[in-house]
Amino acid sequence: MDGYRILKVIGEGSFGRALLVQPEECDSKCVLKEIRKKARSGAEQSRREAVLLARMNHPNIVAFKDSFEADGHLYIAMEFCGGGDLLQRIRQQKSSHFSQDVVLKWFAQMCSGAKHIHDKRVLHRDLKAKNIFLTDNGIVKLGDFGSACVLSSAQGYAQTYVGTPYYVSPEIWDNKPYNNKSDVWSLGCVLYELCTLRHPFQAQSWKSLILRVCRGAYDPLPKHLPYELHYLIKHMFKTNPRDRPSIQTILTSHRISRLLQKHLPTEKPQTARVHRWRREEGEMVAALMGQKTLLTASTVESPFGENSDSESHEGEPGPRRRWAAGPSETVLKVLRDADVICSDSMPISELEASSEALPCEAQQKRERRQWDREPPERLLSLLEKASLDSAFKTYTIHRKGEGPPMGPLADGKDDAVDGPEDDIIDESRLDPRSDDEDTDFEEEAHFDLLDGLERITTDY
Ligand SMILES: Nc1ncnc2c1ncn2[C@@H]1O[C@H](COP(=O)(O)OP(=O)(O)OP(=O)(O)O)[C@@H](O)[C@H]1O
Repeated sequence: MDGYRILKVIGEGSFGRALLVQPEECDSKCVLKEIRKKARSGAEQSRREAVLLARMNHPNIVAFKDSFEADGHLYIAMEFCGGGDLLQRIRQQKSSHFSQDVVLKWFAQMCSGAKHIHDKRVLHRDLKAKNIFLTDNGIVKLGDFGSACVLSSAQGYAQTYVGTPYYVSPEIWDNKPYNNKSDVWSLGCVLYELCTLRHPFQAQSWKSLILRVCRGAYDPLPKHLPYELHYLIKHMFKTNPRDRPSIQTILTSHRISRLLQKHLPTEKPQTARVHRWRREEGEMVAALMGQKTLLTASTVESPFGENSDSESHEGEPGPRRRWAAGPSETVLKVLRDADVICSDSMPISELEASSEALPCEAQQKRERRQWDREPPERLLSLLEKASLDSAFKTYTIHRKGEGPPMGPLADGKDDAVDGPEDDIIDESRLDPRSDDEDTDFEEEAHFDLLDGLERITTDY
């Protein structure tokens, strides 16, 4: 590893180490992620991360420095965030809450970074406190792009969804298309954690976790927090993604915007540019990332809203599928006999600590699991055995086959939640408003999770 002096090992990920290094040609230290080339999915994810990071250029995204191969390893050099990750930071608080100003400042910066990604039609797909970093100067940076994907306006379907169960939105559990609003849900989880030092959807079993997520059932924020934060959390946790605001809306026209804007550098409206990738560039990045197919970007009318520049959208698919608010009948039906345990709202420090008490090596070395379709009858018995600690890990969820949309919790029949909009009686859409037009892009594949759950139950 010429050109870098190793200072220390910062940590160990699923596929290799993260090293703090001093580059010979530069004053500032870097993080060097070292990935064993033999770990095939690890190498693939690192490649994706390098390709995407190299094309991001934003103060709230971890800066890419270099990537290379040496001694049977892949290396990605990136900016070092000396303040550690947000999860560590939250745990350090013990029970002392962050000030409102700190929460708003960090959240504004997260949104700013996320907006940059979404403007390029990239979904991060694994936003969580552990993947968000702080610099020594207290600047927030989004990191770990190993799960991200690029959406293009060309036809095509994704094969996977990647995410961490505690932060995964209801549409993923319910096998519905996902889009920019799925990242919004995950950011809502991080915001909630910053406000309360607790996970929003805490549970003592997988069944309970999934049910809570699908119902959007969380304990309200503490009363002392401003109305705007309560209002925002309520919207970010709308179970119907259409009703969630996009990051753009949160930053510009939501009730919270005024409080966030003062924490962001001012940009004059006429110079504020949307840094979108052109279609060709998006396709090129997707190809470099090794995405087998391009993901579909589709909305009812203009998929990219009014700011869609002059990009062409030939080959767009028809109107996208629609959601009903709340958990689908299928989820509720399959879980109706489940032993739903309300958690005692365990603080993050305890919940995560119990996860860490697992055999360390096994936890670190285990490769990301892949989830495939299986008959739904297995779900309940699998969930009986699964350890909830595993819900903090990142999973790859593979799509298999074509066929009708079938949720992981489906009983073999489509529960018709995606029927015509007029058939859906959904009063919550009016409360306070639907954000359908605010969906920039989405993905239409469907995923199943049972195989992953089975692996979990056999691993522990
Ligand atoms: N740019 C960075 N600055 C500071 N610390 C970092 C940076 N990137 C990663 N780390 C830290 O290095 C450690 C290893 O990170 P890495 O991303 O390799 O794996 P991980 O996130 O722990 O696990 P996984 O492989 O499941 O994503 C973590 O503790 C993480 O907080």
